[in-house]
Amino acid sequence: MTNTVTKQILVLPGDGIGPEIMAEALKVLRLAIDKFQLGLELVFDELGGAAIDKYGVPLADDTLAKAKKAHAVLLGAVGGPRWDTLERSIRPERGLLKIRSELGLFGNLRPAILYPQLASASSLKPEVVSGLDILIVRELTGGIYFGPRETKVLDNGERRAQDTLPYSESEIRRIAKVGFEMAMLRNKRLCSVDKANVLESSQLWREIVEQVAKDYPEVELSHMYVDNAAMQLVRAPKQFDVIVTDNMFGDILSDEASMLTGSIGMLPSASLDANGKGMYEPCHGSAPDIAGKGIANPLATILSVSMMLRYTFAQPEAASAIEQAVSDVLDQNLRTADIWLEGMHKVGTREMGDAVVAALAKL
Ligand SMILES: NC(=O)C1=CN([C@@H]2O[C@H](COP(=O)(O)OP(=O)(O)OC[C@H]3O[C@@H](n4cnc5c(N)ncnc54)[C@H](O)[C@@H]3O)[C@@H](O)[C@H]2O)C=CC1
Ligand SMILES: CC(C)CC(=O)C(=O)O
Ligand SMILES: [Mg+2]
Repeated sequence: MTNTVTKQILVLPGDGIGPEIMAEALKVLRLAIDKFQLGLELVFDELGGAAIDKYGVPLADDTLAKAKKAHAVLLGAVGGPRWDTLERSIRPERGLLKIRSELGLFGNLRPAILYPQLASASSLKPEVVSGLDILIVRELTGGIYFGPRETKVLDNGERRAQDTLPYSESEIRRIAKVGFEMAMLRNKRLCSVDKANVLESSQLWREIVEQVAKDYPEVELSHMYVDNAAMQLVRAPKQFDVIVTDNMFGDILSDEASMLTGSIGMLPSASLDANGKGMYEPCHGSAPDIAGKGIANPLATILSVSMMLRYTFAQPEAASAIEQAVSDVLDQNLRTADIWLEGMHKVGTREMGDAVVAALAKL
């Protein structure tokens, strides 16, 4: 299908391994744009530490305006030790939280899919994880990452810090709906993860999820406390279909789930607003420990490109082709260090990106 209208993607490479993995994802995206005549235009800017260095703030107003104008944002990762000692309000991560919030990207989809070729790279036994395909739906613009916080000095001179975890009914309702809608598209099972035995906000969460469930009688809803969910994810992860949970629980559980797939370098994400506009990024961070070494796994970012083409640009054919190309390079036994096993061919970031491009070109 030929698309004549040009839509914009704002590319924000970020920090650490961000620019390295983005370079590979962009090769794949550019080929997909040509091959499938997608009519997409790339614009570039900075977020996080790179933006602090260039503009003095982690998210410049002009960058935010570009993000609002674009149809989608493609992000590498932000943060790193160089900026860790800055005053908290201008740390790189604040830029990330702000862009998510300002764009209204409350629905974060984090699929944890085990490619069969990586069954032995998972931290769990192959029989426990083979065929794994779960989706974590994480609330992304509320909860403890956005609640009022403060550090104050008590009368005795000791400092006391607090963060708060607020959720309104409407915030819970809209993410619950995303969870149910996703379950309807999959195996119609939704597990809502909370800590309702302790937290007031989780009690409201559970109540609202139950209300929304009435609109989705076909979906089998269950509830699970987050501590048990963390345990069940490594005990028997295939019991889950879709998990819906709050911002911090989803952040933690998705990193845990990533290891079931072999590496956090395999986990893409989509962060969506109510109208399909999205920001796409790997679930991992800027990996300062391996930055600059050319060994980071670019597949999570490449798979995030695929999610972008599927969810924002409604190009399932191009999205599936990228997923197929990733599968093909794994069939060729190419592995970055994080998913490497004896007998496999170890490649760096660039070789992996080039291999995906070659595989996509052949399709
Ligand atoms: N969305 C974002 O931009 C995120 C940013 N961060 C930031 O990233 C920085 C580092 O945070 P960490 O807690 O170390 O988490 P991280 O996800 O950057 O790294 C955790 C571990 O996973 C490895 N890893 C991550 N991505 C990889 C990849 N593509 N290929 C191979 N190995 C990979 C790293 O080498 C490291 O050993 C911090 O400044 C943090 O705030 C953390 C998470 C998300
Ligand atoms: C700044 C953090 C909330 C980023 C993160 O860990 C994530 O979104 O996974
Ligand atoms: Mg995280």
